[in-house]
Amino acid sequence: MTNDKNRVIIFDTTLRDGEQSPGCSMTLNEKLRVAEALEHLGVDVIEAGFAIASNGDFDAISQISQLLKNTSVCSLSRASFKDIDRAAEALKKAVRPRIHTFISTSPLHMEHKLQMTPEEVIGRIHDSVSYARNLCDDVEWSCEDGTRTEEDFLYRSIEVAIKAGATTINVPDTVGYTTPDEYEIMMRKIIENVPNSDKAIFSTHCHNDLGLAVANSIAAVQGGARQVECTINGIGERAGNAALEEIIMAFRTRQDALPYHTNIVTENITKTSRLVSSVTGLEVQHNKAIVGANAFAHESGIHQDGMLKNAETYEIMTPESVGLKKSELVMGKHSGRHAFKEKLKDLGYDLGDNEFMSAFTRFKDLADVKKTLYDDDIIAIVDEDRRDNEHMKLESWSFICDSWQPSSATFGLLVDGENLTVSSKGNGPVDASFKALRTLTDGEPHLELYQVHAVTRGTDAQAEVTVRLEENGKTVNGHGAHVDTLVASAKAYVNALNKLKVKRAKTAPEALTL
Ligand SMILES: CC(=O)SCCNC(=O)CCNC(=O)[C@H](O)C(C)(C)COP(=O)(O)OP(=O)(O)OC[C@H]1O[C@@H](n2cnc3c(N)ncnc32)[C@H](O)[C@@H]1OP(=O)(O)O
Ligand SMILES: CC(C)C(=O)C(=O)O
Ligand SMILES: [Mg+2]
Repeated sequence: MTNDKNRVIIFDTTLRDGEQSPGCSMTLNEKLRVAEALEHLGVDVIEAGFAIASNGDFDAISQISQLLKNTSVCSLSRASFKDIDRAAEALKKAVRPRIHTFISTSPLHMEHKLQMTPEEVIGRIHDSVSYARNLCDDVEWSCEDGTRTEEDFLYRSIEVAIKAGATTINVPDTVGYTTPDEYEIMMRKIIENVPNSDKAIFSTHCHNDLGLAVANSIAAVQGGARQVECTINGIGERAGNAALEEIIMAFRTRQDALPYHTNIVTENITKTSRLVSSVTGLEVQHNKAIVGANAFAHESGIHQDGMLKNAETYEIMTPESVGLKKSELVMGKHSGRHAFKEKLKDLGYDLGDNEFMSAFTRFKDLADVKKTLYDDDIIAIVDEDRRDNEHMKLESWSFICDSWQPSSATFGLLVDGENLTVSSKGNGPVDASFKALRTLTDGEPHLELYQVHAVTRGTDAQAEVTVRLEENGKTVNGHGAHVDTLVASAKAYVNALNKLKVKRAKTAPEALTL
């Protein structure tokens, strides 16, 4: 497939080993969409399924074979003639068909699972590989549980497979048992010791039981493997397979240490990952490398400040390189002034120093009680802050609302620089609040509208309250926002009273009474 000594073939098994993740079965149509996306991503080989497993798998392999123009399409098969026949039949229309046949070589698997002697297994390797090779020029053979196989027997098995016509030799770490050093040495020694090893491409297939799948795959490449088997988002049996996107971005980002290259169009990684996640229903964990929601998101002030000055301070690859538009500066309790200022700029605000500091203080206070701060939360903070530069300002509050006594509300206010306390009972805490606050005015405001809505999502969302007051034909709308709906309601009422005072003053300055 390639003569370049550092070119690594990417064999994607999302549709076969990936689909072996519990609950990840895909429909025919979904498999076709994923196969097309994988071709656009630039993978070299797509393992489309296990033809003998079911009629559905057979149809998927067969239709993917017809659909794809460039990519090799592969079917898995046991070391059995009927499996291989079924695989060959499914791949009939593929431009580049590959039959992948496997058998276990570890003592544990041979004795307990296959219940075959090592000699019987050797005979099966020869028979299955040569049978497959008669049907297809491109034959891959895997020694299942290769990393727990005795060294001499492993070499002998591989020698037999190559002699029988295997063009790719895959040495799977089926149960995710090996370590990077061990696997690299194993790969190197196989290539050095097996006769005719230059006639085949060596391949790695790692599982993630110890979280080492990607590290092991890269180590195997350093040991001489030139095919990597992997899946999108690392899905696969048990803890999954090596994640394609992590291996590829390690190669791209660390060319100095890992001078390997592939055909992958990295800019297509994010959309392929999202497609696989949506068709399998398997959500990608937020802190997953490369494709997790937080992979290019920064919340801490020091990091955000660094990012704003030079993104390379905290990002070793660009979001664009994996197909994302830009990094995200997430506003939260760890954010600092630089990021807050940038966020305000994005939202169209240009605040003076005092106004900025006041909004920042409020933002920090809100972030202490609310997990996620959305843009609307920040807009509400600034608007709220602007409202507070008013003649009457709510400073403190207390509500009683239980089943043993009438509800009551008490407020501390600053009215033109003077501290005042007002209090009232009522039919529920909102009614008590409005009655208490109404004592601050000599006028007769009439409540026309009381409306509450959540600014953002979640039970800790800020409530935004609108209060409409009418007095002598003059109507004002007051607004208030707070994580506590009762406080937001009181703020809205005070804001409406402030506006009413301005309106009264405009028409009859002498009658200004509050
Ligand atoms: C490490 C891996 O990922 S291997 C791939 C695993 N994937 C799958 O198993 C998914 C698809 N599998 C299936 O649909 C089914 O298991 C089938 C169609 C392959 C076989 O189904 P069944 O005939 O009902 O057999 P079952 O799955 O119960 O048992 C597996 C049989 O295959 C044998 N077997 C397992 N691996 C191999 C092999 N590589 N070569 C030959 N025989 C094998 C087992 O010893 C067992 O044989 P037995 O029936 O003589 O005891
Ligand atoms: C069939 C083989 C390649 C496999 O998936 C494994 O050993 O993990
Ligand atoms: Mg596997």
